[in-house]
Amino acid sequence: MIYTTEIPHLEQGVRSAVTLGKFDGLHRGHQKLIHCISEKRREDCRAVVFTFDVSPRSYILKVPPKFLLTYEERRELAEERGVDILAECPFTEELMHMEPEQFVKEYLVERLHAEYLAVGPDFRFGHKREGNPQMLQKLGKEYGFTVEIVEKEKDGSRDISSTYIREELEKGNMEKVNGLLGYTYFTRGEIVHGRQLGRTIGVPTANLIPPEIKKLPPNGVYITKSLINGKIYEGITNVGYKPTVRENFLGVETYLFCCNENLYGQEAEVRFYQYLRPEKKFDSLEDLKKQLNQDVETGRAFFQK
Ligand SMILES: Cc1cc2nc3c(=O)[nH]c(=O)nc-3n(C[C@H](O)[C@H](O)[C@H](O)COP(=O)(O)O)c2cc1C
Ligand SMILES: Nc1ncnc2c1ncn2[C@@H]1O[C@H](COP(=O)(O)OP(=O)(O)OP(=O)(O)O)[C@@H](O)[C@H]1O
Repeated sequence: MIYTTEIPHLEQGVRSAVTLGKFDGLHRGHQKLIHCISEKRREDCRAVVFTFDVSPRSYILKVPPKFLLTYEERRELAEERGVDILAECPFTEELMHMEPEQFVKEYLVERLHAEYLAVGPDFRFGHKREGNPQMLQKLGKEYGFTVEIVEKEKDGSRDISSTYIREELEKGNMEKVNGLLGYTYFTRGEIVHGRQLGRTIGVPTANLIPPEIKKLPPNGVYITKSLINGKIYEGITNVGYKPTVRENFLGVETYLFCCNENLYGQEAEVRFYQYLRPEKKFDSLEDLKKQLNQDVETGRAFFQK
């Protein structure tokens, strides 16, 4: 897959099937659109996801951005789903103020040689969000591309959207989040040294510091699986600041049920299955240990089901 932060310019004779939007999370609705464009792939037709990097704008607004997928994760998932080109274009003033027709002509027609577009019915683009799917269909007749308006993938009566998933993630409702995404929510990072107190209470842990940009579920304890070095380990994970020992950074710390290997320096992917309880400040490490033993039992029972 080609990944670019510029508007791609395809060579003469090569066409494209394009989908457009923010695509945070690559949820089931996004996957439906990606399926539509990947079905159009040919020797001379590329499947293109055209998305925007909104971080410059977020920085202007001084809101530190948090996403369901980091840019690297999104690239990987897009590639797995058959995308040929992922264009992450900075959401600049120019792009924000571009008239819809100019966007279609200059970007989709002259640079991407689009022959097919797949968009949801609520897709909006261009200056004041005036561009919509019907306008795309009209312009398609003029410029020689077809537009498929793809029906929304739903959860009951509600459309699946990144906003909906963020709301559920903020509640720690991992079963719902995973159902809407079509994969298990995860975060990744390198396993680093903690204070190594865990082993003194019989609970050695793998600590990782999640990427700044990654949106995490609420601080608390979760049933998880960790992918490390190609192997899957069941376990329980604490997300937070460990108030009992007062850590000063947000960590993702996992007790792996069946693992006594040295994992420092390895990359781990922690997948969240179920929320168990909020993070608590205990009066002593002994009290924490009692609670952890209960959490381990609940976690093991979950996987035995
Ligand atoms: C599953 C799990 C649940 C935890 N729950 C809490 C908690 O509720 N409160 C807390 O202060 N620390 C909690 N911790 C963090 C412990 O305080 C931490 O593992 C221990 O102090 C060892 O830290 P270290 O790896 O930095 O040595 C939890 C850790 C794990 C793995
Ligand atoms: N549930 C869905 N089913 C089908 N297409 C969808 C669905 N959700 C979004 N799309 C389409 O996917 C493209 C990218 O969507 P985008 O990421 O901008 O929307 P979103 O997931 O609704 O995000 P947000 O909640 O931030 O508005 C758009 O064309 C949009 O219409």
